[in-house]
Amino acid sequence: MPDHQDLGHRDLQNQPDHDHGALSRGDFPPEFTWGVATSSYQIEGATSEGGRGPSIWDTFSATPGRVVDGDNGDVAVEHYRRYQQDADLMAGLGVDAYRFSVAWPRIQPTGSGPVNQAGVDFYSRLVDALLERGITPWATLYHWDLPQPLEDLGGWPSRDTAYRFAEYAAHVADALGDRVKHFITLNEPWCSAFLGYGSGRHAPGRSDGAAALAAAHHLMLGHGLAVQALRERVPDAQVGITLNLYPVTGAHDGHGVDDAVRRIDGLSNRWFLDPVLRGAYPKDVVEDVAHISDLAFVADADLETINAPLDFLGVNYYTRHVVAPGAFPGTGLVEFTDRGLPTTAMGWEVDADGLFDILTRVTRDYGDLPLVMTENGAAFDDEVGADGTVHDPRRIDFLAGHLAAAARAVRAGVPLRGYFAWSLMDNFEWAEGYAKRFGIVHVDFDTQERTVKDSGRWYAAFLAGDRTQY
Ligand SMILES: N=[N+]=NCCCCNC(=O)[C@@H]1[C@H]2[C@H](O)[C@@H](O)[C@H](O)[C@@H](CO)[C@@H]12
Repeated sequence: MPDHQDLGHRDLQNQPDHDHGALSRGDFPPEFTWGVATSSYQIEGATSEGGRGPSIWDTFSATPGRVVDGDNGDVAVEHYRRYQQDADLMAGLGVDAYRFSVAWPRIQPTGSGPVNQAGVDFYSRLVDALLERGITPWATLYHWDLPQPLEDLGGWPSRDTAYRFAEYAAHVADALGDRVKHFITLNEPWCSAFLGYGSGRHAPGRSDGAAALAAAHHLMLGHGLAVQALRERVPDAQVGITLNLYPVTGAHDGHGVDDAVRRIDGLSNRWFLDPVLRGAYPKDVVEDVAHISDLAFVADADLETINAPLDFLGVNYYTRHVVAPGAFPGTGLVEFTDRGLPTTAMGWEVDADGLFDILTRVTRDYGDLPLVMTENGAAFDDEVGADGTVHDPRRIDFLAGHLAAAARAVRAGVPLRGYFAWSLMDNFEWAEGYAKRFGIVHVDFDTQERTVKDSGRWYAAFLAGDRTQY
């Protein structure tokens, strides 16, 4: 297992393995926050309305071959105009909170300069619609839709983008901070940096390892600067960042597996956890990437800025990484393998114990910072039946199993404070387009009709206090 210095945190009691039984909301602390999550580009549509400027995802999805079926977010699920209806859906589910993201290109169409009042007005109306229904708004400032003009000026590999992000955060704080008291600066900087600038699988579609490392740094620098901007303007706000984290396990116990685990745990988890929560890059991973970049972009005070005190860490959990040394020992190449477990429509193995493992690991290694599950969910190929219902038993099993793992983590001493199901409704699933459905509410993408799936009814019953089997 990766060698972490033990920061002497609470001894997390060992818990029995995945036990099956009954689960209810009562297995969590009474003040626990229950919600659903979405993001702007995935649901809003209206990409040319209300003064919105183009984002890198508008450009990327318009590039042939980048997104399945040539799908894009131009229409999405029309949340920009259907937000009242969708707020009613959330109220019907009985959620306490709604995690959405603010589209930077709606607030500043070119990524800098004066705000676009129509964009501010939309999110103000959305926040009021939530508050009217007793739903607490949680706002993510950046969920991947960078204004295209900033990409044209260098994008996240450029330090200036971090400064533009802090200015944008200040505008959002000024506009919504009187009613929004929960902010997430970034969603999954790992994806923004390594999929956007490393593999090119996500917008802006660049494949340049050194640029990806610079992007990761400037995303985290922007996070730290945005925390300062939020604290200055909304002193009573709860501020965090969301990281997609993975437990990493060796495929076997043969030669070289431990180093494969260390490498992937380093690049997937510690490359972001350590700067944000400890104020330093992990030394072993700095060595691993030295052949790609000397990190010359890191300025003296950066890590102190990045290590801004937080009120919570958002954790997105979907699956575990299982790794083995690559075919060429000594090259550092790593193979990702699977164990033949059931998989979701994304091909991700269903592994609820991985949620327990990653939550307890973060608390054990990084201390008692409150954690919030800002995303957890599964894609399955759902269909509306002749009777108008959507039976999605595998998604119910997924959610129940992961909530049971979350309850185990709470019993083990993890300071878990909330859970947001991904996602409220089927939406634009990035490079997969509309082919992958994560919603607990089904959307007919032709008619925009919303149909609460069995999993949505199950979640509503769970939130109402019903006990459920898992
Ligand atoms: N190569 N490769 N990729 C493997 C890693 C991809 C990880 N993707 C996520 O975590 C995204 C997160 C996102 O916030 C949300 O906007 C997405 O809809 C969900 C579902 O996909 C998850």
